[in-house]
Amino acid sequence: MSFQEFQPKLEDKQRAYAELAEVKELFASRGWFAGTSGNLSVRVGDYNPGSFQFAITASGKDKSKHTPGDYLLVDQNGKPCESTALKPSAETLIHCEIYRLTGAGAIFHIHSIFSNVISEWFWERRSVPVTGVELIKGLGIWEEEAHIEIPIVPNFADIPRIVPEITDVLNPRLPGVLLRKHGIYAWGADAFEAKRHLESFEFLFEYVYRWELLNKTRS
Ligand SMILES: CSC[C@@H](O)[C@@H](O)C(=O)COP(=O)(O)O
Ligand SMILES: [Zn+2]
Repeated sequence: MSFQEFQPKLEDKQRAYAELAEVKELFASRGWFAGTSGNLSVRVGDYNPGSFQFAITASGKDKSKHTPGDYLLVDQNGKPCESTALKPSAETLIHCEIYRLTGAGAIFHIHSIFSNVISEWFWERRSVPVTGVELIKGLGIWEEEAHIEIPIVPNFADIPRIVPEITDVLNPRLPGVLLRKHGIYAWGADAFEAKRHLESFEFLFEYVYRWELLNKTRS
């Protein structure tokens, strides 16, 4: 199919780029994009499991800076929808799979210390357990004393190998997955919700980290 058949409305693309720029600047100010790590995407236009498009950060950019080449539009297979010299994020296939499985509107990925440490601490369990912490509600789970298990998948240098690991563990009730000693992927119906989910996960990782540490001081 030609690029022409994939073109979304210009205003939809511009809105997506503006949303990405806003989130990118905020997350960068929190130190969540160390060493060019992390990637962000926002879906553009309607969702159909076999055909959708999203705006995603270009690979290897300094995400604390704004440049004219920060984003590009790709299709459901991660291929650019327009002629460009930009390369989509190296982890674009992970975004493709999460969109395909969830129909999400936005996906945010960061590398934080807490997500890295906690993913290794609970690696043998393959999930991070959290019970009754108020900010579980930030993930859209409102039951009393809710218990969640945040899945952890192995990290491989070969990104296509990570994709089926995510397919296997993705829980439609829980909008996130940890990559072992790598970082967190969180998603939502739109950029607002994906940001709320990512921030809630980060809070929970820090909570669990500190709680585990504090517990060790009990005699
Ligand atoms: C430079 S370390 C981070 C990368 O290996 C990767 O994990 C990452 O999150 C960013 O890759 P990118 O291709 O810029 O989207
Ligand atoms: Zn990454």
